[in-house]
Amino acid sequence: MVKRSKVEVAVLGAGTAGMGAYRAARKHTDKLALVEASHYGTTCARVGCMPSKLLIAAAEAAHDARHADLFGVRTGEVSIDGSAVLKRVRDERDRFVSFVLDAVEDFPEEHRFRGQARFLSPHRLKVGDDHEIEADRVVIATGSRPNVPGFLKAAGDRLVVNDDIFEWQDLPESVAVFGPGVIGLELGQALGRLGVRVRMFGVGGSVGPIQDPEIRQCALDTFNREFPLNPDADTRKIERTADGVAITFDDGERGVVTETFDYLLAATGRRPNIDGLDIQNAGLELDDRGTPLFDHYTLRCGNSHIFIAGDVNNSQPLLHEAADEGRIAGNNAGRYPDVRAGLRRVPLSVVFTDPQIATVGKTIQEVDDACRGCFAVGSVSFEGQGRSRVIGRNRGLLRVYGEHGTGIFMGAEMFGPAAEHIGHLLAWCAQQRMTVSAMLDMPFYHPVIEEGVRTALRDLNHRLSIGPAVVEHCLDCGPGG
Ligand SMILES: Cc1cc2nc3c(=O)[nH]c(=O)nc-3n(C[C@H](O)[C@H](O)[C@H](O)COP(=O)(O)OP(=O)(O)OC[C@H]3O[C@@H](n4cnc5c(N)ncnc54)[C@H](O)[C@@H]3O)c2cc1C
Ligand SMILES: NC(=O)c1ccc[n+]([C@@H]2O[C@H](COP(=O)([O-])OP(=O)(O)OC[C@H]3O[C@@H](n4cnc5c(N)ncnc54)[C@H](O)[C@@H]3O)[C@@H](O)[C@H]2O)c1
Repeated sequence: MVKRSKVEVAVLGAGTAGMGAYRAARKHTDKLALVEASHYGTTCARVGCMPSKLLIAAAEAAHDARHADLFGVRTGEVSIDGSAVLKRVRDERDRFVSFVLDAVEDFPEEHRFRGQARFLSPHRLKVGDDHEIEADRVVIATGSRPNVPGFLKAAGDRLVVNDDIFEWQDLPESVAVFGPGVIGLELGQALGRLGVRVRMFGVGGSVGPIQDPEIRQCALDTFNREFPLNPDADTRKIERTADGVAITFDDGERGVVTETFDYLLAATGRRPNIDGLDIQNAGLELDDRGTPLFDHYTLRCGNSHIFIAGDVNNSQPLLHEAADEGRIAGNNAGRYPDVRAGLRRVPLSVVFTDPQIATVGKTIQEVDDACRGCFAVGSVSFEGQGRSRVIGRNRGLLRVYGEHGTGIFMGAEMFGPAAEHIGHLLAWCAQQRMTVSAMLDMPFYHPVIEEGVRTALRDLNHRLSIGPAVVEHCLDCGPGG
């Protein structure tokens, strides 16, 4: 017998975006349904941001111990206890997940529905096999999942995705990483630093989210000093053998070679969870990938009563964006039809490799379009930068973009030390639409990595014909500024 419910707002998916949408909608109505098909706990806490950063923290500890020699500090041989590393990852991960589970438990039981949600019509949803919900408004917040190209499936039971790694009881001897995107770089480098033999295979030349060719080359050279990374690999064959996964590929000068790995990690992008929703019944206009067309500021799909937030809308699959979008979509679903534009922030992304990668504001191609070619680039290398050298992290490059005439700071890309922090400073300036000169009016302490940022901004202002040339080793910049 089918159970029926009627609500004002149904939120599909209890991840970061869905929980945010639920909370925002609840300020307007108590007739709510929050539908979850699988586990509570969110992708970020269970298999995403948090366990990956925990693994990276262990890798950094190993790396720092191995490189203490630089400072004359002898640690002896560093050994890695794989099962202890993974136990800490899981213990801490479970703690983060438990906070999410507590939050869900606090939601009234009558609001919580378990089961796969599907559209029967624009206002009717099926949840699992035995429940139907009629909803005045709907927020789709069903997230994304790993997208695994068919040819990788030849790795059979040795094919893994990010979710699987955190369940390992011990570290393997070797992993082939397909996809040098954000997940592949973060997890691949961490595994490498924990003693796993890693090789990365890409297609099309891309490296993480980097769009600036000079930053990309710098990152590629740096990573390749640590592990082999071919961003445009020519993979000939993948085969599950008795020993693991044999991968045959063209390795340039070495010719066509076969290397065997314990596992193949597919980090080849993520796909929105739209396909299980019977979205064709929702009466929405879809793009050529089957995602509903929606407004960036209201998250509303066309002129409908349906909103879409988080990874599922395939626009900016990052945690803070999912949280913002959930809040905006839930608020609008609650207040409908009085739909309002929400605050969208300047783009910011950070990749937790070492060196880290940060992208801020417009990409170099977007700056070129927006300024119709009238822009300049300032840069600094961290090789000789004072503070970076002091702490032995003097690798990488920062490139900052500004508009000719107005002198406005437009965006930046960085591969270098403390990029997670410098990315924030630059994003805050971009959101304030500051000029490069106004940024240079801010205080810079000494000796700090931000002095390198100042050098890049001075270089940019000079190239915009606003400021003087950067003085090499200038005293008032501080040594190595
Ligand atoms: C390994 C990894 C590392 C990451 N690291 C970072 C990071 O450091 N920083 C960062 O900003 N971002 C990071 N991200 C991205 C970030 O995790 C996501 O952007 C964010 O979690 C998306 O939240 P969401 O609410 O859209 O999706 P989710 O949290 O995935 O929630 C979607 C929910 O919908 C449910 N669902 C799916 N289909 C249905 C259905 N038909 N009916 C009902 N429920 C359904 C799912 O079970 C899930 O619970 C990382 C991601 C990964 C995979
Ligand atoms: N630090 C963070 O903020 C963080 C960390 C992890 C994930 N994320 C989010 O999760 C999203 C998904 O991450 P992702 O790394 O899966 O996707 P991605 O889009 O960043 O990278 C996918 C990579 O796989 C490559 N690729 C595609 N097909 C391939 C093939 N057949 N063989 C080899 N390589 C192939 C692509 O060229 C690309 O380099 C990211 O876009 C990001 O938004 C963020």
